[in-house]
Amino acid sequence: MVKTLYPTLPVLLVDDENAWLNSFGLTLQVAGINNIVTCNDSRKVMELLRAQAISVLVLDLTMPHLAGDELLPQVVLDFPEVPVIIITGLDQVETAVSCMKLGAYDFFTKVTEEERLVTGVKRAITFGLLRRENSSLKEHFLKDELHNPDAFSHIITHNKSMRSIFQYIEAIATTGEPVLITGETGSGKELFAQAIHSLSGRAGEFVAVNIAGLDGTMLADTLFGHKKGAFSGADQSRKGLIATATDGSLFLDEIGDLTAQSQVKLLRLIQEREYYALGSDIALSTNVRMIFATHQNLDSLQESGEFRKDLFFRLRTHHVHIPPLRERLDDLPLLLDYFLDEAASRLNKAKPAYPNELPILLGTYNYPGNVRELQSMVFDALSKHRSRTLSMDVFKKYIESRMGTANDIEEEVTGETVFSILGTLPTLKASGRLLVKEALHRSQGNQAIAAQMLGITRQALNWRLKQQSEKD
Ligand SMILES: Nc1ncnc2c1ncn2[C@@H]1O[C@H](COP(=O)(O)OP(=O)(O)OP(=O)(O)O)[C@@H](O)[C@H]1O
Repeated sequence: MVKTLYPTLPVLLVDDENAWLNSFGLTLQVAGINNIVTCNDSRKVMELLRAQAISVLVLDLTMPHLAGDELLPQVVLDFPEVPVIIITGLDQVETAVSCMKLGAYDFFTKVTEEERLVTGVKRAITFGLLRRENSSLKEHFLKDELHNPDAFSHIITHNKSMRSIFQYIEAIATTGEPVLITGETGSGKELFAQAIHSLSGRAGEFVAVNIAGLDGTMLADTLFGHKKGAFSGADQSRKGLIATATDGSLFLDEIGDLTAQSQVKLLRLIQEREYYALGSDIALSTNVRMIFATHQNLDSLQESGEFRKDLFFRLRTHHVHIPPLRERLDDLPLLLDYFLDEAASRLNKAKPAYPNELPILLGTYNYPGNVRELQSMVFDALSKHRSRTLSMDVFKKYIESRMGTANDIEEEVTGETVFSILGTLPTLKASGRLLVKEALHRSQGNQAIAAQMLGITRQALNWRLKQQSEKD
């Protein structure tokens, strides 16, 4: 299997001392940075940069023929997206400062502790990624096109915000950085995670884990695996899902449910790319791409202290929020058609025609279960369907029953009603007019559906509308 390289674009180390190139290259490899190119002749750097895209350039100041501070202005001019780290001698700090003014990203002295130097390189990799993403996003938005539309073929949509998310995902998919996907239940988070994996070009598997209900030990065992004898019943060593997802992507769903202890372990995994199997004190390293999802509001969880701030900010670097179905009702006709096809083939039935009003009726519902709920509504309707045209009755009954439940729950749980926010109550007449207006708005002017929402006959609605227009 092809070994996944990190970062996707190599780090270029330039120094005339081969010993330093080798030893620092090794240190970076141990820290999980295994995509490295070295060069011991500074005169060849521009040629190298032209031949190959680079994530970070680490440049020694003191070199024969062409010193680092002479080379820097050329690099900054021709390759502004590449962050440059300058390595100096102790007595060259002033030159290093002037390099910063010329556009270097950072500088370190050669005697700096290696750990700090590695952290500096990691920071520069992230910075370079963001810079590239930024320009790639700009290009995408200006052109409004996708390079790999096939990766999104399972996500049925023509909604504008969803297309923007596709573009964002295309820009970040190959970076290997963690991605956080938020959105209500059933909105399609797992489908997006799969799209990220398929765009990343990773050779390994896509492994999905729902961590809701797993306590700290079960989660650690699932992800990290265990050593033989780690706990009673552990007769054999077992590798965890992180190992299964090597060179691929690990999708962790419901991360809002993580215990405090598991949050610490996860942060370490993201930052250090390291973990320990249960019962073992040998650190294992991983190159897995992590994708996280939650339907919960992580913002409020971190404000209330239930979710670690550092983990929250680390995860938010690449954040995708999937809008709920009720905010993209323009997708309903497309989704209805798609799920009818899907249900027809699963039920081995012919795909029926449906009344033109059906998408309008469906648009009057608020879909707390999002696309998954629509999918099962359509499946249910088709399994009960007998004639040539799909009947609207099953959908009407479903929506009526759910809307009723939603109102009851609202009162039971909060003790509040929709009128609670009003200081003064409107008159019955005024509220009647408003209700009719809202129902017609929601039903896109379809009186039969509006009447049904209001619980009156179509004739009664017609009569009210006539009365109103005579008074206006
Ligand atoms: N845009 C879409 N096009 C086609 N199918 C979709 C779309 N969005 C969701 N689905 C379908 O709806 C169902 C739920 O999707 P998915 O599991 O990705 O949602 P989720 O947000 O991960 O849900 P949960 O939070 O409950 O885990 C799946 O069967 C999926 O195929």
